[in-house]
Amino acid sequence: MTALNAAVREIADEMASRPDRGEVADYIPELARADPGAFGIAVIGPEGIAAAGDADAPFSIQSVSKVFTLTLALGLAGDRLWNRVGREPSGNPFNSIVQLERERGVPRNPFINAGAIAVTDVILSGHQPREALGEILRFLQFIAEDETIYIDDAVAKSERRTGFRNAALANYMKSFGVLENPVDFTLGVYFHHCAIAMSCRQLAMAGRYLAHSGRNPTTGFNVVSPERARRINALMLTCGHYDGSGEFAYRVGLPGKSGVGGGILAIAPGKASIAVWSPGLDANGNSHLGRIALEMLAKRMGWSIFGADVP
Ligand SMILES: NC(=O)CC[C@H](N)C(=O)O
Repeated sequence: MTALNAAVREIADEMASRPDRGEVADYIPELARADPGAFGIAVIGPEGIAAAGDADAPFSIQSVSKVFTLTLALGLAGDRLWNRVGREPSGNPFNSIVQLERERGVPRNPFINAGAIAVTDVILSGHQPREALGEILRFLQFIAEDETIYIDDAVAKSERRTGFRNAALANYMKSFGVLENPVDFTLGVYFHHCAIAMSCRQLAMAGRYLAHSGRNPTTGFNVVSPERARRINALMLTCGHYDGSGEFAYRVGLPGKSGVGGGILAIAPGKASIAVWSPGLDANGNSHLGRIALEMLAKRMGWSIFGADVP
């Protein structure tokens, strides 16, 4: 067994037995059905894939989808995207509205809800909502090399019924001219891409281009340029965990993006694409055990981008 396999197995065993599991999100009612006892991990490293626990169980990727919509929007709009959304950490909860007023409807970064809604609006322009959503889903299926990835309609409907804050954020941005499309259309696509269901194994597969300078390491196909991959990683490090981003960088030391479904995609540049999932969240809405598992893994493998422990 490789060192990576051993680490992944031990981490999964420890996570399965820990009593502290965080709180499952319930503001989207359908997410409250998740089992707080679940834990999965999949790591695609230099020697192949190491997976353990519930690594093959699909979960709602929620805000992890924002990494992929950002990638698509940058492909469509290039640097013009940065006229519609900033690149600074927010220091506020993911669905905060106060900052938007101060900054005249231009969201701080593409990973808070307002920023991701603006990014979705860029992808939607020139398309019907159904086509735009198809583009996003097919992109994920392509980079993960898995056509079984799907949108969980029950989750999308549940969020549409209860997404009053996101509707407020979108309407507010619309009033400043930051959104081009009808608010309902943009929100519809946003709710549906948040409702994409993937397993840890599929998510780690999808993240490979970020670990390998924009390239799929098996096919050699370029998904984005090395510069773009670097920049997406920079945004994940500084903004990927909302107002828990500093703590995540401090403890884990890897670019990462979390979602309220309890998933985290983390990237060890040049080394590995990692997905963890445990539905219980901490106070910032990030997976409680997911973060702890990544901290253990990065330490054991010496993967922090800030350097390894000296043995
Ligand atoms: N942090 C998250 O994963 C939030 C995503 C969720 N769909 C929302 O808009 O509230």
